[in-house]
Amino acid sequence: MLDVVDVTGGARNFTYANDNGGAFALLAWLVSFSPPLRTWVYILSPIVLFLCAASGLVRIIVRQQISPLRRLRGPRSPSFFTGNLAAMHDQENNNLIATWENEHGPAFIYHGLFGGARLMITDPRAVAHVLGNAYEYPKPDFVRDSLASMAAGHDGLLTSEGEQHRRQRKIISPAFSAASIRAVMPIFWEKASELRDIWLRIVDDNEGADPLPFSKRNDEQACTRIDALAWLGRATLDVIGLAGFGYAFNSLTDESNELALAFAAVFSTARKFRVMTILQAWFPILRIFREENEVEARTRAKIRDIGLGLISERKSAVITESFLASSKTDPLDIGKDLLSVLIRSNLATSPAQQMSSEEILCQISTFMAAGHETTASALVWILYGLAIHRDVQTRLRDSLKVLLPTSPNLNDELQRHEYLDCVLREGLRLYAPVSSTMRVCESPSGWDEIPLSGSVTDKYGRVSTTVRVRRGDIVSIPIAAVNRRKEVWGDDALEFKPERWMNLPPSTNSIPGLWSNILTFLNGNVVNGNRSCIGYKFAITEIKVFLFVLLRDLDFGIDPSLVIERKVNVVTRPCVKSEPERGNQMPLLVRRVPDVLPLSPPASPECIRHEENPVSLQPLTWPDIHKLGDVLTIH
Ligand code: HEM
Repeated sequence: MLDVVDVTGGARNFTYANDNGGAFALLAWLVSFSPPLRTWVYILSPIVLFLCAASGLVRIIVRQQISPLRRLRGPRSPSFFTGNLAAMHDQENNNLIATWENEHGPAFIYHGLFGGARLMITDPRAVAHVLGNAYEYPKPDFVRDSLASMAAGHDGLLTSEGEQHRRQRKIISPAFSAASIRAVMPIFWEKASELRDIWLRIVDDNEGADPLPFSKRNDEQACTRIDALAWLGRATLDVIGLAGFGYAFNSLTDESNELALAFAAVFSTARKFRVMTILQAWFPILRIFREENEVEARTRAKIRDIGLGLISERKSAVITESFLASSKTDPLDIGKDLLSVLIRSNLATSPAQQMSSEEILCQISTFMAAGHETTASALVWILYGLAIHRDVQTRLRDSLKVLLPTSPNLNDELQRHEYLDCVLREGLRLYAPVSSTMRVCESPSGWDEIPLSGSVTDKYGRVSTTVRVRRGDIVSIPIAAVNRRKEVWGDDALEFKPERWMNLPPSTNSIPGLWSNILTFLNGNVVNGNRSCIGYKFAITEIKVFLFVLLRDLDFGIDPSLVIERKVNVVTRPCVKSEPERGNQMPLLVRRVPDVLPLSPPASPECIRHEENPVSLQPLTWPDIHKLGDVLTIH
């Protein structure tokens, strides 16, 4: 999905397998098992490397000279070798893209390896054009390789392209319909409540956490430092395991859960700027020298094992059920949950409906990874926004407290809750979990003219309303920077202000986002390729339930002396600047919500939104939770 390697020059590792990588995989295997061959490889590799580097260099320089992109303006390249990649390494924390956009306009170039120019677009129409023609602008192969190595495999929805992607998307979509999400709602409630209870216990016992004196928080009640990131990662993994595949990771209760730890490790390594990784992106042959990342390999193997088990178990269930239901017109028409949808496609006979076993295994790992890390990141950043804007947190909690947990319409009320919706949109706007993505022009005609909503002035002073790209040109889409454009959101675009969603200016309609006019879930076009997030409704519903459950009983703050930085490794995760040794973390200060007024029922939906008096509610109980699942509707 993402600028895993190249936008920032960060270092993701690669697997041996890649699009043209069967040979590399074989060579790597031989090298590891055959000492004589290894000697030859060591002797010949400098020569091969030299030839590759020379031909690659010539290729890049020639491309650069004939690329129409060279006319565009952009930041000065400080290094012929690595261009602007080193400067972009910390872009999430220094607003670099916005600075460049201010200087050069909404379509400009930056430089990569050996001066190669890449296009960066923040212009809404240009972004819509590239994303709306997804099959003419696929992900570059090094991005797909990188994603595949992290868990997704090469044949999953995230990494497939063209007709394979179109077929997979069509088959999988029913698993993300409103009805399907409604069916898994009880799992959201169950896991949110489990997490809340764990945090309440930690707060009460101060167990395993650093209790902070009230002086730190300047308030009367001591609170407990909890790494919200780690816990939310576990909770969302449990959710996708159960909701997608009926698989219980139980990672909230089992702290040593192997897969939870492996996922956390895969995504925890922040991108590092490594020249070798950049070279590997351009010269696939160099990937045979990559040291296999042990954690990634273990994660892949573990998910594969789980996937194989799930497939065989569900296949026999589906076959039995089909047999019993053989009177139906379509005997495989059973179950709309993700795993059933996948298994059905594996058993289908029509090529348009069919997915191979390898594809299904890749989908399982894709959804396990894509379905939990992103949501955990979104939740953790929203909680952070609420921790530093305590007025917003109080307002949200007060407005949520008037929702009755026993109400048969609680799910509807929650999804419709105006202020919760504003907080969610603002959180996802300001803290987009996936901060950028990358595409490459593969237009069949060999070039394309990308339209702009405004115009750009090139190096020679010529004004144009389009940007011409050639086949092979790389286009970067900085999702987070697009979401924070001052042209759209005003001077306070970088601030967390949920209220802005209450009176939206009409100009926001011009943002080409799939959801809520922001680019957080990307957008797409069913005809020419839809690469938008297939799980966005799932994520939104899950986040709302978690916020509701957590905020009713827990109060979140943060030590103001800590500087929280963003670290990107596919998703954007927080890290404490002064505690790099602790890796990614979000140390929130948590305490029980102090007792407030007794419960009183809301008079009407309007009252729910404008209730002034906060009321206290009892924690949700299991019977309530189960009832909720039956009455949910998605908006
Ligand atoms: C707040 C949470 C989430 C965010 C911000 C998010 C964001 C994104 C983005 C930006 C993409 C496009 C990546 C690219 O093409 O470069 C994407 C794709 C995808 N997402 Fe999400 N996602 C979230 C939650 C989920 C969930 C819960 C699931 C599944 C249960 C999911 C499954 C996927 C899949 C399978 C794709 C690939 C779609 C395709 O290419 O057709 N995502 N997501």
